[in-house]
Amino acid sequence: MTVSQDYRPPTGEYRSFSQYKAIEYSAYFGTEFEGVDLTQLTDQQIEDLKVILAERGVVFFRGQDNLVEEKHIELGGRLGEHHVHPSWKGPRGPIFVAETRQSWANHWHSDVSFDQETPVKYSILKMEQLPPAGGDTAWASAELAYYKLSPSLRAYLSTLTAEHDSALTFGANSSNPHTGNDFKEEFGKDKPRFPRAIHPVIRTHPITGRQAIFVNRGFTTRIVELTKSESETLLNFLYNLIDRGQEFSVRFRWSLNAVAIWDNTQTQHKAIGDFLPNDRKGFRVSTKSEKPFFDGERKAAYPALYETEGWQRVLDINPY
Ligand SMILES: O=C(O)CCC(=O)C(=O)O
Ligand SMILES: [Fe+2]
Repeated sequence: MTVSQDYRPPTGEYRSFSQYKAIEYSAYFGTEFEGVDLTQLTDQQIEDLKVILAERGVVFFRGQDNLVEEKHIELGGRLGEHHVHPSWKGPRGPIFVAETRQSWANHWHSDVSFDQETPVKYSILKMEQLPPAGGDTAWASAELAYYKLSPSLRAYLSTLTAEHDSALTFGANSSNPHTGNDFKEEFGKDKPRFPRAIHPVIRTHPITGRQAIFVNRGFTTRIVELTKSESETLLNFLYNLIDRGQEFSVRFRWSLNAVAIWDNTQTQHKAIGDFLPNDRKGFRVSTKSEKPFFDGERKAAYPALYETEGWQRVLDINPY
């Protein structure tokens, strides 16, 4: 897989989204657009959205009352080929119910990273039931996290691969919130075991050519080339890097029918489980990505925001 050669970063200028008011959630990551109706995007806006997602990681749109189930599915289909969650065999096609009374989304993760060929690329999550308080979702840039590391460690990490196993999150005690069935049974029905995959530890973004950490606490079990103890130590080091990265993470306070769209190539996210015992319910449509790959040769045509002097100064005051 080669990366796209015609990439031009929006660097704050949001192409066909420039007509909308943009609220930056942090300097380097996460943007909310006001006044967009996601059912009315032009083909140009769909293409630009992919580039904006490559650059900003996650984008938010409030008040998407028009994005009813069928439009939600249609929007997914415009961004890519639908990815159907392997545990999901229900009647709602590619809609995945992301209801988080359970603990399955409470660890940082990249969606369905345990899929060997086509993990999730874009996820479109719409929140349709809110708790009276709490229930935010957090996103972090696994790309900015990567660029906090020393060049030596980056180079070493790029030689490694890791195993991702759905059993880690969907194992013994997790039940599918929609069907109430045990995930283990659902995965087990026609599969010999929970799905798992081996992917490069550092993943290249096909649009920007930039690198990101592609191991996550939710699904990654081990680094293949290392001993158990080395693997645990290095994985924990990387998980803690993501955990402590307030300078490259954002937190979204949901409102009814708000929508978040994110690019799972270079971001991770987690539900913040502070709203129990109340309910919260969201629906997610996702698309398939390319098979994760590492390409160390590609240099981005234009510097990203984090390659600027500003990001260097952010690094100086946020060492890891
Ligand atoms: O419920 C949330 O806040 C996040 C759920 C989630 O991880 C997902 O929809 O992919
Ligand atoms: Fe998720």
